[in-house]
Amino acid sequence: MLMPAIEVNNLSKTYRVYRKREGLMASITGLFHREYSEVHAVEKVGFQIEKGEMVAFLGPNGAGKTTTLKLLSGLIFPTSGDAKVLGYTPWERHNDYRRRFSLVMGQKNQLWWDLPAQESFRLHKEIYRIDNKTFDNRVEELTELLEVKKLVGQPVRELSLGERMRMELIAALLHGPEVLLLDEPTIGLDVVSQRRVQEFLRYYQQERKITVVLTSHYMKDVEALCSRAIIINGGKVKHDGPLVEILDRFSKYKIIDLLFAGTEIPAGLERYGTIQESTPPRVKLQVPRNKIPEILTNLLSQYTIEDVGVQERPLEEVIAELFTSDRDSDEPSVLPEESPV
Ligand SMILES: Nc1ncnc2c1ncn2[C@@H]1O[C@H](COP(=O)(O)OP(=O)(O)OP(=O)(O)O)[C@@H](O)[C@H]1O
Repeated sequence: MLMPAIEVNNLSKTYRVYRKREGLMASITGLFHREYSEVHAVEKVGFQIEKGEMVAFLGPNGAGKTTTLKLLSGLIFPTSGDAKVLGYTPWERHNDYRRRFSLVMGQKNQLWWDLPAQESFRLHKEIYRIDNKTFDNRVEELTELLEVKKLVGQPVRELSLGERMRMELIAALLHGPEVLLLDEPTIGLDVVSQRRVQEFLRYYQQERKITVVLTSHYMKDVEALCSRAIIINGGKVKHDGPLVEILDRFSKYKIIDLLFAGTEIPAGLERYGTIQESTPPRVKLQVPRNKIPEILTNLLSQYTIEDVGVQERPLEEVIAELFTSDRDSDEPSVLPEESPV
């Protein structure tokens, strides 16, 4: 039987944080009687990721994404539960495991700031004991694909954020990891660099069939790269499935795109839904998805319509709405408003 690349069962991480009390007396008392509170960063999380899958790990700020990736990298120990990546328990920090995965954190640098990237690459070569030929081939291929060949000799601090991120990716891939954990790899990048990183990741993943877990607040990354998403909120998995299912399950609305005959938009369309965009004679109406047949029948019988289309709302909006939901509730807090038809 095939083993999943990543298998997580009932994984929890609780941080104990010191609660500082207000006022001088309280501070003095606090020196002797420290009060702690617990943060359940990850709570009984479970999922499986097959080899060669590229999965988005989504959630609002503080949901537990980075903590999960740190656990899977063996950087921290869990409070309870179990995880296996390529058959290894990450926090046992097996040397063989270290050579088979990589973690890239968009907010942290691995490269030496004052040295050219190629020096950091050489350091990785030694750490991971990559042979000369493999190393040269990989540097050549990756710098070519990411279009940074001319920049490898320049001190990293002189590079733009986008160039630096591309160098970070190269460093992370030099040892040919089978599992790649990406924490916000496009954070802060301009649109062009974001797209370049996305295109590279898509190409590289398809070529090598590596397993990728990606966290990103940028839905364009997710749509471009992943077909499955695990949504985590308040340390718990709230949804796990195809991206399209998220739209289905969590979006209570769809968009009707209408092109009216003539040059005008008829008055009173608000009674069917919310006008999202109006460029006469075209209008986009956001309507409750369960009322679409009814609304369409009404519109078509009342007006002369040249063209009509029904679209899903942008994933970005649906996820944002979902993230505003209460930490412990299973449903998004935004419920569809009743709109008279
Ligand atoms: N070292 C730590 N000590 C105490 N609490 C922590 C620590 N690391 C994380 N936390 C807390 O655990 C929770 C989950 O944090 P985590 O960084 O995993 O979230 P995240 O989903 O990655 O968020 P973001 O999208 O903002 O990066 C948060 O409430 C955070 O404050």
